[in-house]
Amino acid sequence: MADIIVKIINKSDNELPSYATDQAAGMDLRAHLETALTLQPLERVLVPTGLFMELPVGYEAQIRPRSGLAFKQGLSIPNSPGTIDADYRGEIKVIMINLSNEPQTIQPGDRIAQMIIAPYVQAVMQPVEVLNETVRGEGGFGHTGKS
Ligand SMILES: O=c1ccn([C@H]2C[C@H](O)[C@@H](COP(=O)(O)OP(=O)(O)OP(=O)(O)O)O2)c(=O)[nH]1
Ligand SMILES: [Mg+2]
Repeated sequence: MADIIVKIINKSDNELPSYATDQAAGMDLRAHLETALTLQPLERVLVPTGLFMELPVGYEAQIRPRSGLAFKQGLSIPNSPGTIDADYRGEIKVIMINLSNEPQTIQPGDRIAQMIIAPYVQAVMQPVEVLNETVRGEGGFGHTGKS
C-alpha cells in the first residue's frame, strides 16, 4: 500500500494514534482529559483528543465507535461515522453517548474511538427531468423481501 501522509499536531500527553496490528483499518483515538468524565444514561459529551490534522486532498477521516466499549459499557458515537473533512484544521473531537442504564466513566488517555482514513470523491450535480429506468425502480426499504 502506498503511504498516505497525514500531518498531525498532538497537544495531548497521549501517544500518536497508530495501527495496533498489521492489517488494522482503524487507529484508536484517546481521550485528552484532565480528569475522569462520567456520563449519565443517555448523556452526550464532546470529548477532546488534543489532535489536529491536515489530511491529503481527496481523503477524509471517519470516527467510529469501538465495539468493546459499545458492547461492554454501551458507550457509542451518535454521529457515527463522524466525518473529518480534509480542510478541517480544528481539534478532532469525539461525540460520545452512554446508551447503557448506568453511569459510565471515561478516564484520561482511554481509547474512546477509532479513526479510519478513506478516499472520497466530490460529485458534480447535473439537474435532469427524467432518470433512467431500472428493475428496482422506486422500490426500497424492504421491497425485495416481499414474496
Ligand atoms: O465526530 C466528529 C465530526 C466532525 N468533527 C469536525 C471535523 C469536521 O470537518 C467538522 C464538521 O463536521 P460535520 O460536517 O459533521 O458537522 P456539521 O454539523 O455539518 O458542521 P459544519 O457546519 O462545521 O460542517 O467537525 C469532529 O471533530 N468530530
Ligand atoms: Mg458539515
